[in-house]
Amino acid sequence: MPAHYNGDEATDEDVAKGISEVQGQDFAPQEFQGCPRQGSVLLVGEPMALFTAECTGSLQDVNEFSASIAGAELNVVVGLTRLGHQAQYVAHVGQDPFGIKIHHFLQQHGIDDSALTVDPHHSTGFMLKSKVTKGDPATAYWRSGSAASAINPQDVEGLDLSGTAIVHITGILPALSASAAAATQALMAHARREHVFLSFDPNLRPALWENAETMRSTLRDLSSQADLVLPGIGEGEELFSVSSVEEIGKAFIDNGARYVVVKDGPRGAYATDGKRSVYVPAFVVSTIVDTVGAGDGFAAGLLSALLESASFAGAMDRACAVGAMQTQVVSDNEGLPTPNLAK
Ligand SMILES: O=C(O)C(=O)C[C@H](O)[C@H](O)COP(=O)(O)O
Repeated sequence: MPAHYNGDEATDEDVAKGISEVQGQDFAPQEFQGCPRQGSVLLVGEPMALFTAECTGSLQDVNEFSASIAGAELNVVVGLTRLGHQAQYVAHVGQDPFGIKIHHFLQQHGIDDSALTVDPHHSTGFMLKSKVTKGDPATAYWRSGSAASAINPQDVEGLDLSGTAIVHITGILPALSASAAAATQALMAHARREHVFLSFDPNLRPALWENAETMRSTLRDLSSQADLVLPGIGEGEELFSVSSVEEIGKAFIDNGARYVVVKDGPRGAYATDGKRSVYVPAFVVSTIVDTVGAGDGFAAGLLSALLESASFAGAMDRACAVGAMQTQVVSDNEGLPTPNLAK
């Protein structure tokens, strides 16, 4: 049975429903046509230490874990950097070994660390991830009151966006704390004032929200302010109670977004601007090692290709490829490719 980039095993029915070729009317966002690589991508978020189980079983039963670095926005920064793009990363870490490890990670990956704030009063967050042979691993977070949860509007209001082509925000930042939620709104307002393209990945993390309705209403509001929204099919269902890619695309467009790219599980990805739409099939891989990080890889692949003036079909093709490659490793970001591999 084939496995797909997002880790689900595809049933024969999925394969029959899926397509093998690009379908629909391809289109491109006019912002990036004719002037490739005209700026960097700015991300703000929480970097964490990640402890991945060495063997299968419940997190409470596993005794051995291996340490690495994670964080949705950081994964996208790593992906963009590997693909030859410039990414600005704004984050807070604690004055502790995890914070030092994250700092070293940025340096080793050639990522600008000038906007990394070391907070002596709060600790760096961390997470555990289980090992599975099938499906999505379990995760558990220790990030309440973390250094990154102290991110606030002052961290973003004064940012110089003159060299920024895209601000990419995820739905995780506003879930961290009230000040981080205010920072998310402030960053969106700043990007809009400066006419910077705003990309938003809803990245639902129910465990971090007070309740499901606050999560849904906040993420619908943030999605309405973005130029481009990148929901997974399950996220679209959760936010708008509709289930097909077409209905999800329409719901986000009606809500205010200009472009929507829906990640359609084991089948592929779909883009629409409300008038045109195009569907690209996913890549099939023989074995999935770990699904976590595939969505962030998808975002890095998509944004890098759009910055190089790709159409949505071309950008989603690269995005699916990068997501597929990231499923081939245990780490959340070590599978992210360099340009030669991504072609
Ligand atoms: O920052 C968080 O909240 C995390 O959970 C860190 C995870 O490494 C990524 O966010 C993976 O997310 P996907 O690429 O959607 O699988």
